[in-house]
Amino acid sequence: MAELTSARYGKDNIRLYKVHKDPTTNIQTVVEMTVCTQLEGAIDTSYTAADNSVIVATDTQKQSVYILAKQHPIAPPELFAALVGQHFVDSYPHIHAAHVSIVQHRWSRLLVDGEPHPHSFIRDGEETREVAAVVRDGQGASELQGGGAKGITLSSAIDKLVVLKSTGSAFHGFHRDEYTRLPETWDRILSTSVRARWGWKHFGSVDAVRAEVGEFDRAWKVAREVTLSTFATDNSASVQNTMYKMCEAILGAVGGIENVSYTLPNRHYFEVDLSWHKGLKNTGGDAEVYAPQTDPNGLIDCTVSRKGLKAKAKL
Ligand SMILES: O=c1[nH]c(=O)c2[nH]c(=O)[nH]c2[nH]1
Repeated sequence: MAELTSARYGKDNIRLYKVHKDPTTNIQTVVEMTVCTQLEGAIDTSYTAADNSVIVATDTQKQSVYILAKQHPIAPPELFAALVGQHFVDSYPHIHAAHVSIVQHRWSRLLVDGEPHPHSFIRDGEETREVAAVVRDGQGASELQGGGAKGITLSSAIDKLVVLKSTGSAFHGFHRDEYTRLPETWDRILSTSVRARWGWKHFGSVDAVRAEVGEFDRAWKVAREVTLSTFATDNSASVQNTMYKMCEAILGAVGGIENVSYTLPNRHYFEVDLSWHKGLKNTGGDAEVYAPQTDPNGLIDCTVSRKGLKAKAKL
């Protein structure tokens, strides 16, 4: 006998752009994002009995996102994601959970002759700002039907922030055995594409999210600045230790955050021995020309939680 044990559906890759035009200054501000919505609830029969009456069409979900974007600010993305999710659980009694994720793309204001331009922007890197929201009405009869505590779970992230330092990074003292070939180093190149994610305390309602609206942009700025300054200034003993310092600093600076996670690929740069050519010196202290590696790469993750929270969550 077969049984439906998990079901969720919606629209992915909803591309959305919104402009704000200030008539007094003629300054325009733009936001571009890609949204994904997925709904859970009493939708089992659409899968098991071809009952389409319970389906809020994925096209309807897309149209709803456009309409809500017209009616409300779409920045910060945390508030917009909460608002979109709340709309779905409020509008449809049989929908008990809405998952909304947003990837905000980078449009930085152009500087022309050193002055910020009123309506021109540059995509200065593929870095994104991301949000994942889950809004529950607390009515789901089971996990399959979107059951769970009423309210809003939010997490925010920075992704694809690519950085490199040409010195100030070491890696020595690591475990050695008969499988170890890597030499110890006191001076190496360190490069990574940062994914940093931070989880917020649980919010009871959209109003509770709105009450802290300034914190979302501040947390994003803090996370970005901590990531960049720690990366640059830490005399890194390892990727592991440097990322832990980043997590600690962000938790210390933003009270509403319960945990911080990093995912850091270690993008290796290999020395090239050129001594075969007329005795050219290009290793150790003489290394200048390196071969950047695409794969394989180290992949180093961690999550750091505020002390006591994990223990409390288990009670
Ligand atoms: O910072 C590092 N951490 C590791 O775990 C590791 N492993 C490795 O080969 N190089 C590095 N570098």
